[in-house]
Amino acid sequence: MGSEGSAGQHPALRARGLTKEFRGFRAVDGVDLAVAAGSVHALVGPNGAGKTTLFNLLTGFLPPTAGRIEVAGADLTGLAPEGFARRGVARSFQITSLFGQLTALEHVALALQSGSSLGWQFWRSAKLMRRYTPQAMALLDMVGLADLAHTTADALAYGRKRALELALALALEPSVLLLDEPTAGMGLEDVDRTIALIAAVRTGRTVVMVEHNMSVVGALADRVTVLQAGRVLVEGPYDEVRADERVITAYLGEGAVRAAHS
Ligand SMILES: Nc1ncnc2c1ncn2[C@@H]1O[C@H](COP(=O)(O)OP(=O)(O)OP(=O)(O)O)[C@@H](O)[C@H]1O
Repeated sequence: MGSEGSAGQHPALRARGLTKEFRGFRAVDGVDLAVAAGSVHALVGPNGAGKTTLFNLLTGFLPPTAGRIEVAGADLTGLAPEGFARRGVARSFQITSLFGQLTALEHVALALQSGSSLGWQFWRSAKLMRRYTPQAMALLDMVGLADLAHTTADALAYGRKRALELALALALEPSVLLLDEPTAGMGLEDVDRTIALIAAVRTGRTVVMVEHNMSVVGALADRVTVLQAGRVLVEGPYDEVRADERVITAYLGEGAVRAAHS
């Protein structure tokens, strides 16, 4: 991280003309995005708009066909996910990346010792656990999993697994945290809990989230970028975006206009 002064001059995360083609099809088409440091920025849009592809570009999981990605002013274009993680950009991982037989505590300890959720050293030792247990417990406490520290990932309910994913991302101490549909598939209670959790962990960091649930976006996002057919349709504060005719029309196709009006 740069000093407060130098980082403050730049958006925490910036895309310039970001483009991804799959065999000539532009899933992301010249996207410009500036995420202010300390903000929560939501990426929304109808199915197939390019949200997941953009998310993968912004975390180094896909190389762009064209364009640039900057983190606090540094050009990271072309780096692998590890390079993004080293510059303080982390994403929450999906449940598929959890190891069923490891406890929640072991997961977080491993993430802490690896410095990255990628390329985990696949071993457990008493020494490792002793060294990282206090920090891991603090993270589990933060995401509401302290009581389930010794429960294996397999035995955690869906919402608790998603909380564990978030703890793994937080173990990397990211300055920019990217969340891929953090409330997808959750019941109301877990959605409320996740909103509170994100509101807590945003302190001192920048959050970018892909989210379909407009009430979650409304509760958390300072700014919203609406994508359609790989391009930015509208960008602005939530209240402006939700009332924008172009956005309502973009959602009409999939019958989600009620979400825009509710
Ligand atoms: N690996 C790929 N190869 C070819 N086409 C792809 C690939 N990944 C995505 N696409 C296409 O790019 C477009 C954007 O997909 P993407 O998954 O980014 O959209 P999305 O906004 O995340 O959609 P959803 O809300 O349904 O998850 C879609 O038309 C999709 O079929």
